[in-house]
Amino acid sequence: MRQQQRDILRRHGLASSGALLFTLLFMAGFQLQGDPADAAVLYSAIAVYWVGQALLLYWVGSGRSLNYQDPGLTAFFMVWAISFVSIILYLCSEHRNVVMLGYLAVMPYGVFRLTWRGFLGVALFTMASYTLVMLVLHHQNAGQWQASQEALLGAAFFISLLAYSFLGREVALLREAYRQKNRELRRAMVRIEELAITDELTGLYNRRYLLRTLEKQRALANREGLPFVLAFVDIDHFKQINDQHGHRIGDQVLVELAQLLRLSVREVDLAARYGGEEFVLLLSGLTLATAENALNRIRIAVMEENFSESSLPLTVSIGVTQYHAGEEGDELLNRADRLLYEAKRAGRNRVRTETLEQTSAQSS
Ligand SMILES: Nc1nc2c(ncn2[C@@H]2O[C@H](COP(=O)(O)OP(=O)(O)OP(=O)(O)O)[C@@H](O)[C@H]2O)c(=O)[nH]1
Repeated sequence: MRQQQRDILRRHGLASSGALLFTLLFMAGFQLQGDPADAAVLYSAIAVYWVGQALLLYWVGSGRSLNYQDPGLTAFFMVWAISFVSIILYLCSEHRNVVMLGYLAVMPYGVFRLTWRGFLGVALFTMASYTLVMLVLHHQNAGQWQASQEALLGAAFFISLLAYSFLGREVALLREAYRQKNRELRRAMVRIEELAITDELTGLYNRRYLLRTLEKQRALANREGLPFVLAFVDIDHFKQINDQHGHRIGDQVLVELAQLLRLSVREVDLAARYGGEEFVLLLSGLTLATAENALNRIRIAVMEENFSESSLPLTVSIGVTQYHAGEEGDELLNRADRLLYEAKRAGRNRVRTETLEQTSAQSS
């Protein structure tokens, strides 16, 4: 059972306890001064009320109402209880001062849950039910009624309902302000999370996110045998671009290359800025041969492109290697970095590939 559902049931449990106490009070009042001829009607009304209450509780408890705007069905519970109080008011009219407290006991229930309009609707329903019962009673006992006293009582009742309505409105406004603040807080949290994993200049994922993803990929590879390769992509002679054209153009080159890399990999892959002019691509589910072809295509795409407002030609060197089950992330990163260094040494603008087997063969 979800927490929200548990909270709703706890609230309804408390409200039902209050309703039970009032039911006992009404029964005691009826015993004291009610007309025994009405006993069957009273007990039928009590039975109908509690059957309805149990059905509403069942509906809420079953979770069927969780998609509704108000999953607690507050307005239904309130209208049902107010209808019950109105019938009791009719049957125990001698004790109407006490019975009317039943109406007022129902109202706080909606203050924290209903919208302002919903609350006003329930308040109007209460006033209408009360007025109807009083008109019927007056019609039946016209001679014995003191109109001025009844009018005073009615006015006090309406004023109390009005006060509740204003309270309901204030609480509804507070709740809306609170919700708004929550929404803003959630947006801010999402933004902070984005910033924590994004490279500020290029908008690519940063090294922190890369390392986190690398751990997930390793777990997948170790558990499910899903292969992946890791490539270091580094701009050739980037220092010259900075020196000859300035840092601003250097930045533009980085941003545009990042964009090209992002668009060159599939959704399941990851492009990240590792630092400076060095990028890392994590390619999931690929063999080394397929990855090498894909990375060569990226290398050629970079060669064929002009970068920044100065339309500068660019080349990249790439070191790429495959993950082997059980090895540490650092081992993989160091191997790819070493391959990148070899690609640079071999003349740049090339992809250098090596498998773990080749590494082992070399070192033995
Ligand atoms: N514009 C700009 N330059 C950066 C940034 N980060 C690092 N750099 C520059 O990148 C250059 C890297 O130079 P090197 O490490 O010598 O590498 P290189 O010139 O690309 O030479 P090779 O890698 O050997 O081909 C340095 O000049 C750094 O200042 C950045 O965010 N923006």
